[in-house]
Amino acid sequence: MTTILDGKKTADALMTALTETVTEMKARGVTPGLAVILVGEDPASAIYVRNKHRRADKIGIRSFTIAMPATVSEADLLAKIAELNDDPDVDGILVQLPLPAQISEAAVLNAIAPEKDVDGFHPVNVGRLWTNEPGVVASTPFGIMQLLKAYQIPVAGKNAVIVGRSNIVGRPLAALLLNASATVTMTHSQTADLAAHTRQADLLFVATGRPEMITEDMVKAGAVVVDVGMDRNAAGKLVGDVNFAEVAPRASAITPVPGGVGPMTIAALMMQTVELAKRRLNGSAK
Ligand SMILES: Nc1nc2c(c(=O)[nH]1)N[C@@H](CN(C=O)c1ccc(C(=O)N[C@@H](CCC(=O)O)C(=O)O)cc1)CN2
Repeated sequence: MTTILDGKKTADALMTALTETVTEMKARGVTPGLAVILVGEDPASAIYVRNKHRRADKIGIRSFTIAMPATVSEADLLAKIAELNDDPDVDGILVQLPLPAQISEAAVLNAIAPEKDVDGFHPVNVGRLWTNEPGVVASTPFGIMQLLKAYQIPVAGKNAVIVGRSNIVGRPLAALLLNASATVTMTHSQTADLAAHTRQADLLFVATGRPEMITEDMVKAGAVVVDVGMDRNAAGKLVGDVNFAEVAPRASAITPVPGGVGPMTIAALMMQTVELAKRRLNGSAK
């Protein structure tokens, strides 16, 4: 029987535990603070940001959005980040991606103070991750690791294959899996004979943005399949990068879309906001 890796249920359980932690922190005078910068009117980004605030409200994190027009200059955006870097009530800062074309994503992400970089995209935190030092990790890969842990899925010694090499998912996930002693293969759009690689996977992670591209013949029997995709198919239905109907019966465990990795991304963000705020309790914040 295939196990459905239920991200919504797992996220809810993690957030219940986190609520207790936040309550204790507040009693000691520290309310975790999360600042989200939303540039432009991308409808999907607006929904993700709203869901982040809903989750934060529910567990007692103080969160707020700074909405900026799509025409904002890079200089104005950087000035806002500098202000938040200096705000002692803000523990975590994130800039919702994607950004409009006139703004350099690298310049913006590098401007966030590494100790407030709750998305883990700053080069200092990326470096810490790849050298297996403590630091903040990108929310989606961190959430995936939490999901595997919740379902007690072993990682050490397993063949992990990642399809997709983005900075948000594929690359940080590779580092986390390596740090957890998996044997990691990264594949991408230029990989020759992709299926030859995916068929070797004990753990298969797919983050390509190509609807239902992973089919039954590309998956080893009994593999654990984690689908990071969120796409619309020709009929307008929300689907992942994995053809769920075909692949699920062949897998030992699989994430659904929606309700798999997505809710874990937001849970991971909350967990890391609280971790950053703990530094304030210990007196080590900037
Ligand atoms: N600064 C960042 N920008 C972006 C990130 C990120 O981690 N940091 N990730 C994505 C968007 N994202 C969070 O920001 C995100 C996307 C989707 C979900 C989610 O819960 N999806 C639901 C389905 C939602 C729907 O019905 O449309 C699910 O999978 O169940 C959460 C977070 C890009 N930008």
